[in-house]
Amino acid sequence: MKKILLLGSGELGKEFVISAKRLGCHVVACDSYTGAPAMQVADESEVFSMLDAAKLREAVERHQPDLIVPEIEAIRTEVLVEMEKEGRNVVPSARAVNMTMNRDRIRDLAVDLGVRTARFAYAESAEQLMGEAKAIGFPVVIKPVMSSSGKGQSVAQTADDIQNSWEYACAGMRGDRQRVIVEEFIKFDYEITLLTVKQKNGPTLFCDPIGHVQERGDYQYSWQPQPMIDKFRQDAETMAKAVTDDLGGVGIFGVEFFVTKDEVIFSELSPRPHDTGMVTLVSQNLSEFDLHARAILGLPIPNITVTEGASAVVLAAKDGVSPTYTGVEAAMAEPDVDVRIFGKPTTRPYRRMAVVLAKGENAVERARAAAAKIKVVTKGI
Ligand SMILES: Nc1ncnc2c1ncn2[C@@H]1O[C@H](COP(=O)(O)OP(=O)(O)OP(=O)(O)O)[C@@H](O)[C@H]1O
Ligand SMILES: NCC(=O)N[C@@H]1O[C@H](COP(=O)([O-])[O-])[C@@H](O)[C@H]1O
Ligand SMILES: [Mg+2]
Repeated sequence: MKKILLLGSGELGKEFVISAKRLGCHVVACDSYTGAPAMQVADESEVFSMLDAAKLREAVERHQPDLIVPEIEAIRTEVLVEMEKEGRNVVPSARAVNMTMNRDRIRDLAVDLGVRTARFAYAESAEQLMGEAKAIGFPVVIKPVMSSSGKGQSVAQTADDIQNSWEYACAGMRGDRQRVIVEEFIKFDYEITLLTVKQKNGPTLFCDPIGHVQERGDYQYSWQPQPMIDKFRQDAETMAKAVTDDLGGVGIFGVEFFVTKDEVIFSELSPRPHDTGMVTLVSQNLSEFDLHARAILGLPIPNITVTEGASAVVLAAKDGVSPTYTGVEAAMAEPDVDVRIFGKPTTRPYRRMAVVLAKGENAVERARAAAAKIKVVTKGI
């Protein structure tokens, strides 16, 4: 039986724990707050800040896990790099986790590998941001180099927006580096996540592309498969293979691309299951969580099959505690619709609290319609 230390215990971790437990693993779920989703299904849990190097090291040394599995980006990844050198097994690799935590590192790597990206620059002050944005040309997208799920992200339409964008990015960034990436705004036809599985004993596998729609930099609904012309799909796979091979290790990666009418543009990637990939809970024979578990345990993945499916998020509206949910019965009364409530103990505006899954024809419309019936109710704080 393998012991897994899961660093981050949100909704993605919860599904991963279920997959790992089905394969007989013992899981210790960690996060910075009690009652996190993955803790509810794990064998043990630990509450501490994973940005605290000493606490992170102490937890690893006390539990002696066979595998360290990061589930979020906000981890003191230097500790994981050191621990890998000391012989510990970090999933997919300490380098992958360390590089993807910082947008600038992964972007520089993509450029080194000759992967097509949006035009971009970095800035460390509002003045510098203004200069770079003007050089790229408005509108531009601005994101802290350390953030996820759209935190601190904004679009500056004109020079008048730059000061606000800078302040918003500084307020939304984590870590101590006041640095942003400013990117050309890509007018894509659609965007995809290409789930890419690196195996210990076998070739890199690609799931069918997942299409998704984002608001405020955060995903709202996703579907699989997203049809793509062969050339574009091939281009995406080639880029995903180049980047994931360089990062190394085994496990699933969520590689994000923008697709315009002319080309496929690499955006970023997660070295772990991806939020838009929750659709695979209904659309694939093996979900992204099952695939991650199999890959990191060195188990075979003989085939991945897909049927039409979609996911749609349920968000909280305001700050609150002990949420309850209305409309779940109505949502579940729809055929081939399922609801996953994450069990987060508190709410905040736009916090993702549940996801609705639908399979079959018109899955997107049906998932969204069912999700719209569910409301998060709290007393407020
Ligand atoms: N250069 C761009 N042009 C157009 N849209 C963009 C650009 N960069 C980001 N976006 C939009 O914002 C979304 C979120 O951006 P990105 O994935 O870089 O942020 P994130 O905070 O890392 O999100 P997550 O952690 O959820 O993956 C993208 O999926 C896309 O819809
Ligand atoms: N785009 C990354 C992503 O979706 N991560 C997922 O959200 C959780 C944090 O949610 P919270 O902010 O509501 O605690 C993370 O733990 C992970 O499961
Ligand atoms: Mg993203």
